[in-house]
Amino acid sequence: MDGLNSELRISFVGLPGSGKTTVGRQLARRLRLPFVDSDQAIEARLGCSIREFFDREGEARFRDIEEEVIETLTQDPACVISTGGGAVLRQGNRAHLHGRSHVVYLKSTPEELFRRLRHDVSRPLLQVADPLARMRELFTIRDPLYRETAHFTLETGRPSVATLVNMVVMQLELSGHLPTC
Ligand SMILES: Nc1ncnc2c1ncn2[C@@H]1O[C@H](COP(=O)(O)OP(=O)(O)O)[C@@H](O)[C@H]1O
Ligand SMILES: O=C(O)C1=C[C@@H](OP(=O)(O)O)[C@@H](O)[C@H](O)C1
Ligand SMILES: [Mg+2]
Repeated sequence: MDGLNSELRISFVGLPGSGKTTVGRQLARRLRLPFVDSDQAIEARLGCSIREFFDREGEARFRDIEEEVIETLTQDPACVISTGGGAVLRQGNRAHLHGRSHVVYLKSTPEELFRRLRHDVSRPLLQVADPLARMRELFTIRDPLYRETAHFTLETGRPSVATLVNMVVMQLELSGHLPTC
């Protein structure tokens, strides 16, 4: 796609499993923009998995590093940024994401996300006796923060990844952030 604004940054926020990494990567491919996932940037910096780091150092230390990484990534030239589900917990991250990028909230029900992630062991916050109850709790706390941070929201329960990418492109065109083809 030609004629892109060199400052166009698009970020994804939402609960674990909502598709931030998957949809973000596909959108970047479609727009021929660099793709960065804040969790992958953190793992590269730490030299270990997020789950290992959580076990060793705890969540608060992880959030400090996440904040530093998001502060840097949101100053990159045009790119697509997928954040971790808890990035919106810090006010600084919410301000940087909202002020420096076009933010998409991928919204799903806790039940759908539980279904997607029930066999996944890489998300430390969900390694508990009742992951569905945990997901419901995360939804209650974070949904208002995702809404505050985002410029627009997409419901992700039914649409495929390809459809979601098309919906983001359409929204960027309608809001004047992408030239219409
Ligand atoms: N729209 C969708 N429909 C069906 N499955 C999806 C959709 N989006 C993501 N997934 C699947 O859900 C899982 C979690 O996706 P991921 O991109 O890692 O989420 P996040 O980065 O938000 O935690 C992956 O297995 C992915 O293939
Ligand atoms: O919800 C959270 O607090 C987290 C979500 C994870 O990213 P995903 O949303 O991509 O799973 C990762 O950043 C870390 O495990 C913490
Ligand atoms: Mg992810």
